[in-house]
Amino acid sequence: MVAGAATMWPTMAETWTAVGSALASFMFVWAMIRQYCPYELRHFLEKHTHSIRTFFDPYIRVSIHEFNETRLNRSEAYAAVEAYLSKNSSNSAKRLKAKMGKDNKKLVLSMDEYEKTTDEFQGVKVWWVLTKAASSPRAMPMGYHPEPEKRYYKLTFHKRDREMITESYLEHVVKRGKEIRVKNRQRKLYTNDSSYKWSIHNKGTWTHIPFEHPATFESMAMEPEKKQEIMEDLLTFSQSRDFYARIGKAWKRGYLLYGPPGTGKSTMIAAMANLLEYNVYDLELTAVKDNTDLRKLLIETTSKSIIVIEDIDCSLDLTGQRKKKPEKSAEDKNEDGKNEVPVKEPKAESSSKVTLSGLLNFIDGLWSASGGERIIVFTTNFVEKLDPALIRRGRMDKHIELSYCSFEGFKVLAKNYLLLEDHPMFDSIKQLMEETKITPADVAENLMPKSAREDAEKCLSKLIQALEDAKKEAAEKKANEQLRMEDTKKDDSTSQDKQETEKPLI
Ligand SMILES: Nc1ncnc2c1ncn2[C@@H]1O[C@H](COP(=O)(O)OP(=O)(O)OP(=O)(O)O)[C@@H](O)[C@H]1O
Ligand SMILES: [Mg+2]
Repeated sequence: MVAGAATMWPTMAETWTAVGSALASFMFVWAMIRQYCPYELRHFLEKHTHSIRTFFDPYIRVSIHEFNETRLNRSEAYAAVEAYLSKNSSNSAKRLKAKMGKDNKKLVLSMDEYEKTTDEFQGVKVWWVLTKAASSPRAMPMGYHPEPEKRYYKLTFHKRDREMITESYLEHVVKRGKEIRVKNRQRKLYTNDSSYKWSIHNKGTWTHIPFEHPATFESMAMEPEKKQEIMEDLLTFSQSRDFYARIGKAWKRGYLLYGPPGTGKSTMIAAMANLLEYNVYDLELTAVKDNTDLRKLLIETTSKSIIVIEDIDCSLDLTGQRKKKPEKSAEDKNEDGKNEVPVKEPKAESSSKVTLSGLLNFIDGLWSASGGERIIVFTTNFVEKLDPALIRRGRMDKHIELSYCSFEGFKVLAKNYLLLEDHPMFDSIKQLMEETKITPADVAENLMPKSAREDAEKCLSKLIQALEDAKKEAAEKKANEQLRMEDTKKDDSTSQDKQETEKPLI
């Protein structure tokens, strides 16, 4: 019985042979179906095998393609995922590719093709792979051309985590990815001034170069408390996205930097951009044709940027004539019927018609529409010349005065330029600085060694000499002023005496 039963059961080898031949037959039948079946039947069978497979498969897959349908624009989502995974995968992925990052100094790593990595979010595990779709040759008039490769990231996760992944994880990936991209980007300095050497002559648009200004708040000559306050203000602003959204205000902040020439206004803008890692848009108003062009330029600016209008008092006629100007023709009036003030024409070919109200409208309105954060900075040497409407809080939220160099400021410069923290000559410099005014630019100029023979002591002596000269000059100026005033007083009293004597006696 037992022996008979044993002969009834197939051996292992026989089982495998049977499975193999069954599979081969199935493949053969399937190949025949694919080749000879009508399209409709084939499509029907494919659709249903796919549905059956999907029904039993517990995993969901999401593809994020590199290019959109037109293949013109690289997808923002793809770039964000790439950046996110570059941080995440560099620890787990084994094949990475490197490309040049920020300032052409650092290599940025990202996953190589067909490389897989895992990620965990709120205790849920997901799988990422960078893959590409097979390219098929495309018929073109001149023959067959291979289609460019279609790369995409594929995210795989369990279907029980669907809600969490689609609602939180993907948002987290895009947000982090964007932050990483900003950190890795080569920052740019844009200008609309076509007279710049490096700008391609193209009026009404921005041209740019890499922004590589080395200024930082650490290297700025300023009172430490004031410096700290400005840095905190900037950092708080840049981290207040939710706050601005909650109070219903556009995420922007205006800074007015004012003070005499050479006190560090332009340097501070570079330090601000470096602190926040923002781009800089240097807006030359005199090169803007009219308000429409101004609007166009400003709409083109990206978020995380500082828009700078230097020497605002020279760019626009802002001396309060907005209200005083005589009646003008209809086209010179804005929508509210207010008179417009045309810009002075400082450059020969300039025919700018940007108006104060155009500028005010843009400051108030533009950013409300575009979500990202922006800072606008005006600089001026003559704050008293500006129309109060332009610099009121809400437009220019923070007014920063940059003034003559203090002893604290000098110490920062001495440390930067001469690597000196203290020196016996510092005392006389301190005394002289209390008695006379000198700009940080002049201090910096004197502390700069002009040849290898000029050591720290020589530079400090040059500064002392410059301070003494400035003191002497100020004293002479004061004495001359006094003399002039006395002369005017004398002239006044003689002319009064003369009038007295010339009076008729009756
Ligand atoms: N506060 C400062 N700290 C460090 N360096 C300074 C400071 N102020 C001026 N300098 C030095 O002086 C140079 C000129 O300064 P900057 O161009 O910033 O002055 P500014 O206030 O913008 O002048 P202007 O009103 O003429 O535009 C800078 O290159 C910098 O080296
Ligand atoms: Mg300047």
